[in-house]
Amino acid sequence: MCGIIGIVGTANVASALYDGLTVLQHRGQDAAGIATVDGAKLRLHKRKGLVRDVFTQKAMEKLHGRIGIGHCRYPTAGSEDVDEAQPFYVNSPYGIAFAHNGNLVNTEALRREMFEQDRRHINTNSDSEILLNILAHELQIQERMQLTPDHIFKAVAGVHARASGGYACVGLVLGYGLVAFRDPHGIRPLVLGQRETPNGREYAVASESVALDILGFKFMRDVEPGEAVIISENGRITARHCAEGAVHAPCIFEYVYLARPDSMIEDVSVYKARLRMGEKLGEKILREWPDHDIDAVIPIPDTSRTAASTLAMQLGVPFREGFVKNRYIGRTFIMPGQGERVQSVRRKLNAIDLEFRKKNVLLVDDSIVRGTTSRQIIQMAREAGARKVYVASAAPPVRFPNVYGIDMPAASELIAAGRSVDEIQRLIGADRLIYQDLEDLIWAVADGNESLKHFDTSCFSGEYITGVDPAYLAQIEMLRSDEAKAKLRSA
Ligand SMILES: O=P(O)(O)OC[C@H]1O[C@H](OP(=O)(O)OP(=O)(O)O)[C@H](O)[C@@H]1O
Ligand SMILES: NC(=O)CC[C@H](N)C(=O)O
Ligand SMILES: [Mg+2]
Repeated sequence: MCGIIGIVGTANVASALYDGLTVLQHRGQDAAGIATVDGAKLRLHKRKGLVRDVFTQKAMEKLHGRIGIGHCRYPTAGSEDVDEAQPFYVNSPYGIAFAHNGNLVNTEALRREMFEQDRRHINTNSDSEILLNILAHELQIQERMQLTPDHIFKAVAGVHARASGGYACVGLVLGYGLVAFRDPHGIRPLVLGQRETPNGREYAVASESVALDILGFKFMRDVEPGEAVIISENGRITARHCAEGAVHAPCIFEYVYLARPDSMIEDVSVYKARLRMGEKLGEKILREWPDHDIDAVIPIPDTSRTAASTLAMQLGVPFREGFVKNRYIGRTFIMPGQGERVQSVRRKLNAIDLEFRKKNVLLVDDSIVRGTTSRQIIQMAREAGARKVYVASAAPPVRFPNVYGIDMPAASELIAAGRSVDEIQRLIGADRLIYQDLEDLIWAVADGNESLKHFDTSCFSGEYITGVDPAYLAQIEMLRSDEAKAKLRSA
């Protein structure tokens, strides 16, 4: 996942984009960028690093313009190089800057097609550069001097017809304005907001509603699956569905881990969905283990805290903080290499020994992916004197790669792939391991919005809503495993 944001304002927008990106930082810690339109010029600054480090005072001063987009990246395709940081830019037609959250599953076919049919050279291994070039091509073939919303909608429909995968996107078309769109299944999130200023109304789109909140934009609605929203330079907003008939299937992992708890996605509070996950998990434990001997429920900070609180309540067992997180270290799971992830768990979390001594503790995590966190945390709990260490996961076992914007491409790296719960329990060294059932997870989210009937649950179920070629899965396993990425980095 990455974070994206776009604003059509009445005054310079760079500092609002910057602030928005800082609250989307949890979606991507690898690189960040902002593009603004300054008259007829595009201003672009992007670098590797956290938002606060990428945008120096000097860089910010150059980002003039009252229309702009921003991106923070967590790579799922190509390399971690600065060349693949976003926004991307193409100079023809019109000049377009573009930011993408998600991942395409037909990248290689598109890359060939782009070159052979459309005579477009793609200069990086990024799927986002391909997506931008499709949009550019679909605008180009309409051969219009004067763009209208119709032309842009038609171009987005052309993107939907060719690209397969998850994509929430925001683009700047120079001389025209901003366009935001989501893939036909609405896999990745995107919301729309507005705010009134003395100079008139301003619009913003962002991956999560928390970005609108902190900027003082009023949440209007989610951009709908397959829909494109266009906001012209002079603030006229138009929207249209550019893909008909696709099943709406938002990514359920957003609710489990990716999104901030204070965000609303598809009218569902992420926080409340996590509370319900804890409740359901508690019910399961009481059902399957009525005579449990748990003395305390302890969350593995940060994301699992919400679910752990209701789980403890359900069990009637005290909720205790047993690990303290160093707030200056980022999220472990979205770090690019396994070495960094392992080190980071120990540096990030420290046990409060007294909370463990001679107790049977239930450690709760939102999800267990590679098992990096749970393995170490269980050991730390034992070192702190716990008698029994049980583990519960608010999500079901992650057994299949994610191909829509979460970097878990190699089944071989997932601790639950091809393993039973007993085997996983042994591997992580727990005295007992309990996972949420998939139907309960779905209930926990869907209970917030009855109109949500489907979700992308592929990493739990192996069912890919867009369909996915087994050759693609084999290819990403080969190219994007930690080992492959480490080789690439040292090359
Ligand atoms: O099994 P693993 O491969 O270790 O992945 C799962 C862990 O990674 C995430 O934590 P992270 O530290 O990224 O972020 P958080 O502070 O938001 O919980 C997630 O919350 C789990 O704790
Ligand atoms: N996590 C994402 O959304 C990644 C976007 C894009 N696939 C990239 O690798 O840059
Ligand atoms: Mg965590």
